[in-house]
Amino acid sequence: MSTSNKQFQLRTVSFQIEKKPILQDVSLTLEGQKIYALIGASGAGKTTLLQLLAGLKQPTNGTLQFGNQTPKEIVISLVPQEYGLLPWQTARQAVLAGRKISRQQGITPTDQAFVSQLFEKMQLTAVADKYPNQLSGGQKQRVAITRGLASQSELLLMDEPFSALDAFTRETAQQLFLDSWHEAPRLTVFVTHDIEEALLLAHEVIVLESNPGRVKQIITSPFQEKQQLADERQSELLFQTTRLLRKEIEG
Ligand SMILES: Nc1ncnc2c1ncn2[C@@H]1O[C@H](COP(=O)(O)OP(=O)(O)OP(=O)(O)O)[C@@H](O)[C@H]1O
Repeated sequence: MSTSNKQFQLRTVSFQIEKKPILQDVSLTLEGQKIYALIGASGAGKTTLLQLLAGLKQPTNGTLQFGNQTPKEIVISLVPQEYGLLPWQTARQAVLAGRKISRQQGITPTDQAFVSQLFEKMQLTAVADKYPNQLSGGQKQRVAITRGLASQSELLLMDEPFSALDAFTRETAQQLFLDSWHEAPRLTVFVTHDIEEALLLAHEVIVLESNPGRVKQIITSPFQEKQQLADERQSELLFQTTRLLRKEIEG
């Protein structure tokens, strides 16, 4: 896949619903090979901003450009909050469809093997041929994450991707996400309510304030290498930075 250095430029982006400002004057430069976390109070506009990046919503004012293209012109992988699984696709079909959408050619045996490996790592092999109504919430979320990881788009967007997972599964899925990301770095933006998750997974944490949603601050995570999370989870540095960021969000 292409490892793009294109920037995503947002210039004074505002979004209103029935004249109510939801986002106001959001200007951001997102680097092509970084992971960004969007964090902020409930209702601050995180999902709305993700949908603008995905081209699912149009700004009331301002512009969004990825390289010289608009969001609607690029292939994007979106892991939505409600998982976005189609009732007539099995887990495996959904993930293979996600992989195929970003490719010129069809699915090859190598793709099949790659996807089977991902299912194994995500502990989904036993449910690979099941339909969404046969899966638990956590399993659906893991299928949605797996589809995002298997896709080869230039841009990966995820809305609270790990929120429905129990602690152990979440840690496995987070590490798998980082491992996949390192194999093929691409611009990734995810929404989270979890400050530790934001610091551990993202290079930059974008803090949104509410009413209307604006960028309050962008904080560079002290964890830039992001290889093995297990040690960093226990670190004093994580404890301290989490405290600081919490004050920033609440203050
Ligand atoms: N269809 C809609 N009609 C009216 N208001 C809406 C609509 N969709 C979103 N909003 C409002 O826009 C604001 C931002 O919503 P959004 O879902 O983007 O916030 P969020 O930060 O993702 O919240 P959460 O953390 O609770 O998921 C909220 O005040 C919400 O009530």
